[in-house]
Amino acid sequence: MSSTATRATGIPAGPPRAEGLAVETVGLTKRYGRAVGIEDLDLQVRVGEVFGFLGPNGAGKTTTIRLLLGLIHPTAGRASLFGMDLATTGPRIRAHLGYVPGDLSLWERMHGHDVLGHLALLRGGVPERAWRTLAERFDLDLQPRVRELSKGNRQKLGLIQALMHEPDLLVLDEPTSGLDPLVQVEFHAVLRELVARGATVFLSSHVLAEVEQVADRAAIVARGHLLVVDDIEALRGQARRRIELDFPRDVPPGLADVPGVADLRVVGGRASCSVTGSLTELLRLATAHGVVDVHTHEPDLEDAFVGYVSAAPAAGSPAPPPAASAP
Ligand SMILES: Nc1ncnc2c1ncn2[C@@H]1O[C@H](COP(=O)(O)OP(=O)(O)OP(=O)(O)O)[C@@H](O)[C@H]1O
Repeated sequence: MSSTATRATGIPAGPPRAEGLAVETVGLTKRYGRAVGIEDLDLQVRVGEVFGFLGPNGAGKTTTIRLLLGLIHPTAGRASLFGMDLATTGPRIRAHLGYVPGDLSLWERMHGHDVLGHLALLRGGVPERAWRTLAERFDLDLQPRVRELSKGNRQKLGLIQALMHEPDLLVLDEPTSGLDPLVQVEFHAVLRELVARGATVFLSSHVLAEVEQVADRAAIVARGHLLVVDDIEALRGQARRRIELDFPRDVPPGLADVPGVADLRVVGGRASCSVTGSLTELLRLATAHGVVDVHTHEPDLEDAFVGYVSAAPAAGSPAPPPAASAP
């Protein structure tokens, strides 16, 4: 590490927090025999952003995370964190990472406070108040043994162990499955504080609403291939949205011919359809025919996601054209 300063946690101050890339992968590939985990992944995550990594089951999300953490080795390509190649400097970077795995396993017979106390020691002496404060914020009773905890409370323990040392890069695999909505709100607040201090968050999920709420940009992956990387707003902009138009009498002809319009349905003076891209052309035509009311439904990432994933190549096919991934 370039700096020798230490934080309140006792962990040496981490990688540079200003400019630069927190994560970079070039041609990163992992095959399990003939099965493709992830293929030729080029990804850049900037320092200080919350980056969503979205994909359906089997897309390659966990494989990518395990590669980034150095838990498995790539078949081809490379990955670096904060400009340091994982193949050569992986262990040195680990102290600056926080990781919440999708399948968290903890010491079942230990009490919550013993688990966190033990992990705090392993992390170089994180002060007790750091993990106790997080437990209070997440409303977690640390007295019971792990085996007595509900799924949601285990998940909280997982989040606390990943957050307590103020990591520079927090890697989350489906982090809020099992958390109640109030705790999710608190968790998102903690994420925002972490990012305000300059940390980076890599949030893998198939829960699109969650990524939409907290991420600045997102990648969509499916069947081992990267499909797109873009701002959340831009991804939404490429989605189809529903629109309803009310006319005083009959619906005028020609609406179905407007570029981007699909699924046109007409009932009396009401037309409803979906539109991809700009609404301008459709609204111009509608206005010319005296439209009296217009209802648009904001697209969410779900629409963009479904569109991209259904267009993804089948497993084993060549990768799609390069995705827009420049930061
Ligand atoms: N250890 C393994 N051995 C063989 N194939 C594997 C192994 N791990 C993952 N795969 C395969 O690699 C592909 C990607 O799996 P991965 O777990 O990375 O996807 P994912 O996006 O995390 O999915 P999920 O959301 O279901 O966890 C899948 O086809 C999976 O079956």
